[in-house]
Amino acid sequence: MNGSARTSQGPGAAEQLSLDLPQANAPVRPISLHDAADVLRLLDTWVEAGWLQPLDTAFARFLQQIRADASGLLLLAAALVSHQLGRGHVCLDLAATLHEAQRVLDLPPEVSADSEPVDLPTPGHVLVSVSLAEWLAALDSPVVSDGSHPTPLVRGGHRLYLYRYWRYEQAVAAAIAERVHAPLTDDELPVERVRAAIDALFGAPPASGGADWQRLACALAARSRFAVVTGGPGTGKTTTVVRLLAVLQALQYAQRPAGGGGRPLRISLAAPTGKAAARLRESIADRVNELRYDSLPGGADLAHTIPTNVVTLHSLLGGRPHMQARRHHAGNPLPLDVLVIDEASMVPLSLMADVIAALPAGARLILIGDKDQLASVEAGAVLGEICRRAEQGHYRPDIADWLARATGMHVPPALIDPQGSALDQAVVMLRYSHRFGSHSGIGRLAAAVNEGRADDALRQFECSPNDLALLQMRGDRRTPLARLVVEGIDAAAEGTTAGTEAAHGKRLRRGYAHYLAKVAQAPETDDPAAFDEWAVSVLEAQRACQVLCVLRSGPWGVSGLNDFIARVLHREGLISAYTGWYAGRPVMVTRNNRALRLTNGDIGVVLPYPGQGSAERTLRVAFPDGGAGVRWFAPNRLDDVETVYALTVHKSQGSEFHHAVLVLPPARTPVLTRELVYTGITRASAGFTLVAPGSTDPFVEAIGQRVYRSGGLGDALDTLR
Ligand SMILES: Nc1ncnc2c1ncn2[C@@H]1O[C@H](COP(=O)(O)OP(=O)(O)OP(=O)(O)O)[C@@H](O)[C@H]1O
Repeated sequence: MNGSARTSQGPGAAEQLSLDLPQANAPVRPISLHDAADVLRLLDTWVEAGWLQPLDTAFARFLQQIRADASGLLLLAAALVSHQLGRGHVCLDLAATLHEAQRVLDLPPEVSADSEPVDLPTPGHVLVSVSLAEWLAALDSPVVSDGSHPTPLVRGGHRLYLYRYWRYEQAVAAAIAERVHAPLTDDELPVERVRAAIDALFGAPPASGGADWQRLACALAARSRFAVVTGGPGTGKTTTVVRLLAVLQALQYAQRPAGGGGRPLRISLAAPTGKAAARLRESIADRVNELRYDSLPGGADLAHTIPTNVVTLHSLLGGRPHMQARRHHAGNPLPLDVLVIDEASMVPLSLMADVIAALPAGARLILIGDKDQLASVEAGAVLGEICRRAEQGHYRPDIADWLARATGMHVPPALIDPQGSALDQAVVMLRYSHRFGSHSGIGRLAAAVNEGRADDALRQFECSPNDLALLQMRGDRRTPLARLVVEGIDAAAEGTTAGTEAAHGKRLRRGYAHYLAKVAQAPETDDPAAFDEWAVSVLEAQRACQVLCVLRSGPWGVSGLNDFIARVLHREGLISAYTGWYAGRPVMVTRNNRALRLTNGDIGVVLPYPGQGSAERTLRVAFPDGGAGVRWFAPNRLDDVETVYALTVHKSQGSEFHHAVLVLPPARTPVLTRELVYTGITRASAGFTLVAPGSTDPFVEAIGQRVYRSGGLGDALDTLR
């Protein structure tokens, strides 16, 4: 039985649609999509096949219980809304589903080559003769509203939402709209003061040359209560935001009442994950110290008004997510004038809605992030949707004039658009990577991938052997991969002297033998300080190389690769065991642990530690303490950790490694997209190696495959004029 749809003539195709739905030990009988019982039966077969979660059908059943007259098409839509939500989609796009069900729903889910295909009617089959008008008509029910009153489902045009998610989207769009429609006035933000502050921080504008986007970003963001600074790795997002905060504090200082008084702006810096917060914390202090404060109002005092601490959004808001138990919410707003959120691409819609609810009406919100990176695993690609038009600028002529006065720089004419929306005037894209420069292979590879130029991307591996490598393997032979993970790429340079190593600079692309060699050099004394110092050096060396992969399971997923790498390292005599707890095992925390102050994503290494009162050493896990030191934990105190020789690209977001090794699966899979490859490449700071088992076809196909995310935030924001 292949579940193909048959339609008969006459109006109302779905009404007449019949399907051969297989039932165990029962004669096949046709089903109607208008029949609730038939659809529930179909949904059950999808759950049995593992295509849907029980929760998805439970939601459809719940609707049928409260509305016995609910159409089968409504129940189908409800189950699919729930299914989509579980996959990071804020809503079900009905029109897109009818147009390309497989791509939108990933049903049946793409299976690995060795699993049995399941022979069931797919959503694509069952919806083949349903029109959008017919599906929308079936949603004409008291359980679906336009959101003006609470109902289980809300329809906005051709999108269907759970009420809660529709509210989140509306709230985020409304808060952005309010802010971008009320930019600071000339009185609040005298342009000559902005110019003076910008000149003091950036120096005089260059007489010629292209636009300095950091300078423009600083001014544009200063005039808006909502601002976004997006850009690829090393484009100076952090540098720009620190200067922006200095401008804001200088302007605040200049406005203080004569004779003193007034207070500096209350600023908080936050990031969506502990890892991202720690990374920003590491870089921000340097940027704050580098600033030239002398000619700013307030002078050196300003340095103390720019925070260097960075917290996670969850700890900023306090309490637990989704529990209605946040400490800060609309009734108890955050005591802030400015909130900066770094790595904003990782903030899901629900968290952004919580942040916005807790932000005082007059407070500024500044988002920093790379719009082209993978969006959050949870529903909502907030930054991506806000930045849909960032590339083309769309700055209005009056804003371009203001920017010329505020910065001494001109916006390139191609980016000026008299029809630009209010939101366009609040978004800036930084376009030049100071980390990679125009000669860096990593930078050029990332750009080629981002722009969908697969051939050019492949060519980069030949053009830039200093920082890029492509490891193609034939058949099942994994020997080259084994060598790579042990030795890295510049194996020959391993034996060089420190001087030569420095000459190689950051180009040295290590494997795991590098940090395991340090693991083997435990202090001979039992002095805890010596152990701390040693652990710090091990942890730093451990960050020199990281294998990234696409999938969680299977031989080319996290589990298979972790097992493979551990066995290789064991065979090489670099670790004493390949399962359980052993010295050198790198582990990642998979759940926040408040008691131990460990955050999901923290990476530590198992090391021997002096035993108490005995000469024996015991195993402990060393984690960075967020500063220059380490914290040690007994393994039995760590419940939620996993080995991290290999890490999914998703989990690596917000982290950076000296040498990133991206291992692709041998065949295409829907999660392997352009955004994922780009995110993997941009985790590398000095060297990037692509491992392609079999052929580079999956890499090429991935570059042509954009992530599909349904949500209405971008459309809602586009209507802001
Ligand atoms: N205008 C500039 N001129 C020269 N160097 C710069 C400039 N802006 C930034 N840099 C340098 O480039 C590097 C990256 O800057 P920064 O950390 O601000 O970028 P980012 O976009 O925040 O990076 P990330 O991708 O890590 O988030 C830093 O070493 C910084 O000092």
